[in-house]
Amino acid sequence: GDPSSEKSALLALRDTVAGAKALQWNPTDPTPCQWRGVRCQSNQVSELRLPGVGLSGEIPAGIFGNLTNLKTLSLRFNALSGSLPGDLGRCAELRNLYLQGNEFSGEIPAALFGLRNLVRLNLARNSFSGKIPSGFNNLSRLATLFLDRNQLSGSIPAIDLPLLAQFNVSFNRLNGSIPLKLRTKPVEAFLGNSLCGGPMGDCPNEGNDSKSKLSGGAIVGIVIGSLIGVVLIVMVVLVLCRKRRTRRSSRSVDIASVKPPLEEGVVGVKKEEELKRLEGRNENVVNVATAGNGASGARKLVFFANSKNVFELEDLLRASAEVLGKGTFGTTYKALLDVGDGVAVKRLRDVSVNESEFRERIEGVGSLDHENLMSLRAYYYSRDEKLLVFDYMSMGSLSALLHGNRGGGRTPLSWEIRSRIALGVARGIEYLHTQGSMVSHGNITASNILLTETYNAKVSDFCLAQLVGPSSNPNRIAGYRAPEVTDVRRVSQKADVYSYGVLLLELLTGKPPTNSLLNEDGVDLPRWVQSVVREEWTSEVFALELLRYQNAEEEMVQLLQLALDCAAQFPDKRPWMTDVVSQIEDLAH
Ligand SMILES: Nc1ncnc2c1ncn2[C@@H]1O[C@H](COP(=O)(O)OP(=O)(O)OP(=O)(O)O)[C@@H](O)[C@H]1O
Repeated sequence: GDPSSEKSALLALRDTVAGAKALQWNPTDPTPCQWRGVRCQSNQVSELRLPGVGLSGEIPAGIFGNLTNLKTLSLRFNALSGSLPGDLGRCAELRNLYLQGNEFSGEIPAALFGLRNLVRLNLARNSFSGKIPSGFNNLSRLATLFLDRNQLSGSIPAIDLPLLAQFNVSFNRLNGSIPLKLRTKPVEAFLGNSLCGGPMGDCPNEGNDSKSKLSGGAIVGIVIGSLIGVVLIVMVVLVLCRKRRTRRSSRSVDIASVKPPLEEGVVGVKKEEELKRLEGRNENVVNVATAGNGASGARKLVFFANSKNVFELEDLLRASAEVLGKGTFGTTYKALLDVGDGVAVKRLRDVSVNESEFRERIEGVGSLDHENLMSLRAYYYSRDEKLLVFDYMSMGSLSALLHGNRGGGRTPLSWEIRSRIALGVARGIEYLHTQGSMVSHGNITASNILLTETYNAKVSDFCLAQLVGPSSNPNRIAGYRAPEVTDVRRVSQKADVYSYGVLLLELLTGKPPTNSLLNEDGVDLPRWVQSVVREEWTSEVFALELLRYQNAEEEMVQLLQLALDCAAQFPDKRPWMTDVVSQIEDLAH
């Protein structure tokens, strides 16, 4: 009766069945619970997912009669045939029913219309025939209805479901006019039929009707309305132009004033005193290139072997710069050099280690080289100034892409991109962890995942926690921090795994872990997801933008499970990063 053991029994069942190459329904094992020898009471099973496992033949009667608590049933992409059994109607709790990609035939059974809780129904890619029943109107909670690629005929009934967001009846044998309430759906929803109206163009009769109606006073109305509109637009433009002109004349633009103030950042401040200030403090700075004659006294950046272009500190100081943001370890600027691409310069604050230790650690960081790590290109050290130089990533951080904190115009990340980012980040962290059992990232957050133009993930800000003083402990990373971490400078690899788990949950749910809504109730992202999953609303946790990737739902559920494993309360229960990488690689193929 314990729900968590039921849940794991169910997962075990799923794994057993998923591992099998081909399965037949076994009429002597009438319920799926007895089916593979897993003991669970069928009236407690709430989720049954058997996608693409080679099930074939007709579903015998009596399978669903006892599954009265079933909320999700997925039998998609098997070779099941015949008509749907009537006892499916007994699963009154069913929310999600995925039967696409089988060979089911016959009429859509009336039994479905008793499933008042259905939210998602996918019957696409089968051989259902006959008319589309108007009984769908009974399913008042329905948000997704996919009937495409069947042999349904006749006209579409007047379906009027207020919550229906996804609808598709394409590639059937339907004809006639599309009911009014469905005409707002996109053309793809209706292709491959003989339909008219809405996106499919006017119906022969209706078209003439509307034309003749327009010929009267409507035309006069439209003309007057348009004229008023044009006048209004012209007035607004005039007012805006005048405003702009007055603003321009009242404030002369001074680029320097836009730049960060002197004490905020050395970068981008093109002032002689500032150069001198740094010059005065210059202490035995070595350049890899000039090592040996380091006594030259020049202010040198130390470059690492992987650097694409080498420049002088002066170039950096002369460059125009903008503040990208303030983080745990200091402020990061974008600097545009005269030559080469832009760079990101991190000005470290509160460095607590001495110079030799700093150099030793930073040299270690600079020697790391992996496709999914943000390489450190150069650094600068003096008593008052510690700078780290990275390539500037114009796509910005995962946090900005997910939550759009850089203004509007963002495009939602597709499932494919999200899973690629998940794998890239995992590989980057795994590489770090293989450098030694004591090596950890220490600060995995979505703002520390930067992206290339091709959405290749680069993990940044690693191994810096050990350099800074204990005062740097802002709340912003609170949502990612493992419960056992008390000292941010000592973060274990298993604590990294926790943070990575939270990051995965963020990718899947689209919710930031530092969401004040979540935190108000003292609930963090892992606990929130757990509570939803426990209520068997698994599909409800995913970001809205991911709902259209129906075919990937199984992968999403598995990645969600992995995320929850990573974010386990106790470190011992969490997997190692290498396991995580191979699990995601298995998902992806
Ligand atoms: N190389 C880079 N290219 C482009 N943007 C960057 C780069 N490095 C950092 N940023 C962005 O600059 C901003 C500030 O970064 P910074 O690393 O200083 O703090 P953070 O990542 O926001 O916080 P924390 O250090 O606490 O993790 C962030 O939005 C980050 O995504």
